[in-house]
Amino acid sequence: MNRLSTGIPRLDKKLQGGYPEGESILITGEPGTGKTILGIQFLHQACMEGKKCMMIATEETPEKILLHAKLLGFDLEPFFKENRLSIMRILEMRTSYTGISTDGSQYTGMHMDDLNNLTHLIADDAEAIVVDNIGTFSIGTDLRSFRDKLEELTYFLSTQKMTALLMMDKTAHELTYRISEYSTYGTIRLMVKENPYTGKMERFMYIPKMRGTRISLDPIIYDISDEGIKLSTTQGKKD
Ligand SMILES: Nc1ncnc2c1ncn2[C@@H]1O[C@H](COP(=O)(O)OP(=O)(O)OP(=O)(O)O)[C@@H](O)[C@H]1O
Repeated sequence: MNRLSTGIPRLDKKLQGGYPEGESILITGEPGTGKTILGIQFLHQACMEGKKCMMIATEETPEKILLHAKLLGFDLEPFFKENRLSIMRILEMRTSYTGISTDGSQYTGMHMDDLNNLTHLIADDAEAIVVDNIGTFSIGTDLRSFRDKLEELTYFLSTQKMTALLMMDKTAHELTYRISEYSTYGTIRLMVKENPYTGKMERFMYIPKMRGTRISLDPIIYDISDEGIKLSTTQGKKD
């Protein structure tokens, strides 16, 4: 199985080389757990490897995403300027939307709580995609319909050989969360909780599912610093 680097060496090792190519991986976690940063590192690495990349953002402007990436040492701006990375922000999710493409043009008129419409926004030649945050599309939609549309989206991405990280925060309904875990190829959960060995609040990553990949279910401690996300060598235990 071909894989795309996560942009985080230790995580690549845990995933036998990276995210499975052409598959959709769900990244879940509370706000501030590092979902966007995980996405930035994936896209930066893919851009460095010459892949065409795309980010669809529901919460941040392209300018803020580029700024945050730069502050962490992942300069996406050259790729953005060369049109190897496009960043599209989707606004006004519940009624209609305005999507702003990298050249400044706008898309309007589609009902963006319909996940299907996302496929129309994805560039034909995109190889690495981040959707941050897919939970937004579940608002006002019944669970059955959200699941069907998510499955259609992941099927589309798979047939196009597009590797995608689909971020979902904890504001989504618990069942939406569960359904999404079933409908995607793999799941990575990010959380902050007390480490029982140290008594300190720490960042934990769990990989409960990654089809076609030998994974360990042990919690992985990670940190966010000026260099982005790094995985600890210890696994939830004291040194
Ligand atoms: N240079 C840094 N050093 C340490 N921590 C940092 C640094 N830069 C960012 N962070 C941490 O990363 C967090 C933001 O990460 P990120 O935006 O990826 O989270 P998220 O899960 O996407 O959140 P949301 O759901 O709100 O978008 C900040 O709350 C901060 O704690």
